[in-house]
Order: sequence, then C-alpha cells, then structure tokens
Amino acid sequence: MAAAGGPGPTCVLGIDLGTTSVKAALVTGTERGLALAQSCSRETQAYSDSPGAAAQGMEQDVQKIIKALNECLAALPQQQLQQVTHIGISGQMHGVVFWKSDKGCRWSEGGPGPAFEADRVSHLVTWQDGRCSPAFLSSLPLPQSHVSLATGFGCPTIFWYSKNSPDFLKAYDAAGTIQDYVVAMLCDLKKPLMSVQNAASWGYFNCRNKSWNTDILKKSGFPVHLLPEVGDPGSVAGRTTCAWHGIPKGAKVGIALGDFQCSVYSCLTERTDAVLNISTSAQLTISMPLGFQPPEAPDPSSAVTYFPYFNGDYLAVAASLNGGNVLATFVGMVAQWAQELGFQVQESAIYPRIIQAALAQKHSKLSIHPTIFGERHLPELLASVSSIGASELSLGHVSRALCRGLVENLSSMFPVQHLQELGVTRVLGSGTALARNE
Ligand SMILES: Nc1ncnc2c1ncn2[C@@H]1O[C@H](COP(=O)(O)OP(=O)(O)O)[C@@H](O)[C@H]1O
Ligand SMILES: O=C(CO)[C@@H](O)[C@H](O)[C@H](O)[C@H](O)COP(=O)(O)O
Repeated sequence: MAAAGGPGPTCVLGIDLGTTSVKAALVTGTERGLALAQSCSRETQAYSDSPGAAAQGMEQDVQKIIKALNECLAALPQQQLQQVTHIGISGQMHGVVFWKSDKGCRWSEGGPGPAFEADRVSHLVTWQDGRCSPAFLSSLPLPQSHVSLATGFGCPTIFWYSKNSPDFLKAYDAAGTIQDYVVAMLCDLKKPLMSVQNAASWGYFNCRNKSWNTDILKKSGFPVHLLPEVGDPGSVAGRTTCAWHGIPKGAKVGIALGDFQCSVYSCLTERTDAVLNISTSAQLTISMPLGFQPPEAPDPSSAVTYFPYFNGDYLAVAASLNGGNVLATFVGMVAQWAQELGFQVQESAIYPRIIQAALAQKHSKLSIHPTIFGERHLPELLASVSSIGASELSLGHVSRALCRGLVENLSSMFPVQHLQELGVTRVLGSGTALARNE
C-alpha cells in the first residue's frame, strides 16, 4: 500500500490478528523495494467462555487480543516505529465483534507512547463458533451471494443474537471483524469500514455489486445499522488520529484485509502457483483467471469456494476448518493424558517431540481422517482413525498419520488432478503450523 503518487513509505507496519497469535512486522522501503526489518508475534490466549451459546460457542476476549497486539508493538524498535507512514492490518475472517462507536477503546500514555485498550466491546465470536445450527441456518432467508452461509459467519451470528438475545445487541451500535475494530479505533471511525474481502466472509454480501443484501436482511428484522461501510482492498481507511506506540499521528491506515488473502499475497507470484496455508485453520488455493466472476448462487455441497482477492480478482479456495487447530488439540490431549497419569508436561515441549517422532517414522498404514471440527460442506463428518495395527501405535506413527491426514483432507477438497487441470505447477507453503513443522 505505497503512497500513491507521493514518496513511497519509509517504513510500513504490518499486523495480523490471527486466531491463535498476533503478528507484527516492520518493513522498510529501500532502493531495491521493501525489506523486512523487524517482526514479533505473541499468542493471544484469548479463548473465553461463550455465555448463552452453550458448548458450541467459540468466543475470544478482545481485551486479550489487544493486549497481545500492544505487547508485539512494545517489542518493536521505537526508532523504526517513529518512521512508520503506513499501517496494514489483516486478521481472522468471518468473525464479528460489537462495540459502542464512541467508547470502543480507552487511550492511555504508556512507556513507548499512547496506546489503547478495548473498552465497551463484546467478545469476538469467531469463525470457529458453532452456535448457528444447520436448522437455524436453513431458517434464515436465502442470500443473494455466491458464498454459502455457515456458522461462525458474521451475519448468521448477528441473526442469532437478534433472535435469541436481542437485548445483547442494544448495547452496541458498531460491528466488524477484529481487524475492522482495530482500524476503526486507530482512525476514530464513527462508522466501521470493511473491505470486500471481509464482507464476503460474513455472508449476505453481493460481490458483483459490492453491496449487502440489505432488502433481504431488513425484511427479516436484521439490524442493518450494524453493517459496516464497504471499501476496496488496498484502499486507505483513514489516518491515525493520535500517536500510537511511537508511530506518528497521521500515519495512513489501510482498510483491514482477510488473513487468508494476505497469506496468499505473501507468497503467490505466478498464476500457476497454488498456496497451501496452515495456520489455526488451513486453506489450499489458486488464483482464478482475470475477469473471473463467481457463480450467482452458492453450492453448499462444494468444498471449493471463491473469495475476493485484490483488484477485482478472485481466489478459488478449499478452506478447511481443520488445520493447526487439530495439531494443537492433539498436543493438548497428550498434555492432559500426561497430567492424568501424574506428569506435568508443557505443551510447548510436546510440539518438538511429536514433530521429531513423526520425522523419524516411515509412513505406515495407520490412517487418520482428522476432521474433529467437521467441514463447512460436511459439518457432520467428524474425525476417524482406521488401519490401526498393533505395531503402529508409537507417538511417531500417530503424529505422522495425523499430519498426513490434514494434508490428505485438504487434497480431497481440492484434488491434485484438479489443480493440474487448472495449470498449477507448484504449491507454496505458508502459515506457522507448516513453517514450524518439518
Ligand atoms: N511450538 C510449536 N511448534 C509447531 N507448531 C506450533 C507450535 N505452536 C503452535 N503451533 C501451531 O501453529 C498454529 C497457529 O499458527 P498461527 O500462525 O499462530 O495461527 P493464526 O494465524 O491462525 O493465529 C497452531 O494451531 C499450532 O498447530
Ligand atoms: O475459512 C476461511 C475462508 O472461508 C479461511 O480462509 C479464513 O480466513 C480463516 O479460517 C480464518 O480467517 C482464520 O484464519 P487463521 O486464524 O487460521 O489464519
């Protein structure tokens, strides 16, 4: 997001508000282009209870997400933060957070300069939330969008609140993804601004005319006043209204982007590339030809969907609900079993051991279908294990079969032969769960 026309940015700050961790990167402009100067990541540990949504709820505490963001920025060098002219923010898609527009945060003077903490803000209901049952979703009006409705998507979640807990919504007059919330706080936006990338991930958004299905929603009593304004990815949402962690007031802030699209953007160079991103979730994706338009109506049974990218382009994506979160659950299970057996084992110590054990293990017949979270196109299909031989029960066998199962699941959603027919010659990997797992 260089300053159009004017001098390019001397220093750009990139932020990703992911489901598990916040990442921040300082990128400096050099004569050879942009170079990474510093980066930092912090796990948010933000999972929280979900009042009213029973066991299916999956919410995160926004205070903890902003705390992790502040810790990341405080760890970056002041001298470079003071040169930041542009801020780009991406984050977990689909989810929704509500806030009171003039009381969404509280600014305070910290060591490195002013910073904000979340104030009159709800929990973030994330993309992993399961409160919108298949029966509830089918009770909602049909969207005029190529993206099928799914639980954890912003608009169905707002419908859920308006039907099950209408008083909850009365406390708020703004809503957006977590990344839209941060942009709104930095630019003091009275009305949140959302990019087409994130709007498409909420449902009830028509990507062709870039507008919400307002008439359809109004007729069903949906609180349309909560829908953000929508803008193009890559456009500027506003400027910082005060200094922030040493970043001067007036820095340009880009409209918030989808983490998935940014993962792709970080490595996609050829149209013949596919990208395999495994973070908390997992996606296998390719770019569609210039001028491609998604179908008018969604196909809920399809494992592949189309998401807006940049400049009106689209990505075809197999978006799995099962990625690094499955590995994290397995590690948690091993830690829990160890504790029940009387041993205390840190989860951070288990990851390297399962990875090394799997590396040392040849492929075996043990087969794990890892979809413990179901899939959007097959919500009922949970995980299973088969071909369990007595001699194939080591930690290495199970860990290797689990990793293989994750990739096989994605490949079943977007088969290799389909990728080859579309001209794909290379798959690029991105995401922590890949990068930290040999
Ligand atoms: N110590 C570790 N070693 C290997 N993988 C890890 C480790 N810690 C976390 N992970 C994996 O990284 C995933 C989170 O990746 P991250 O990029 O932080 O997610 P997100 O972008 O969704 O916030 C976890 O789901 C887990 O599978
Ligand atoms: O579900 C889709 C697309 O429909 C994913 O690409 C979606 O962006 C991601 O699952 C969420 O944004 C979470 O991403 P991450 O936290 O796993 O990086």
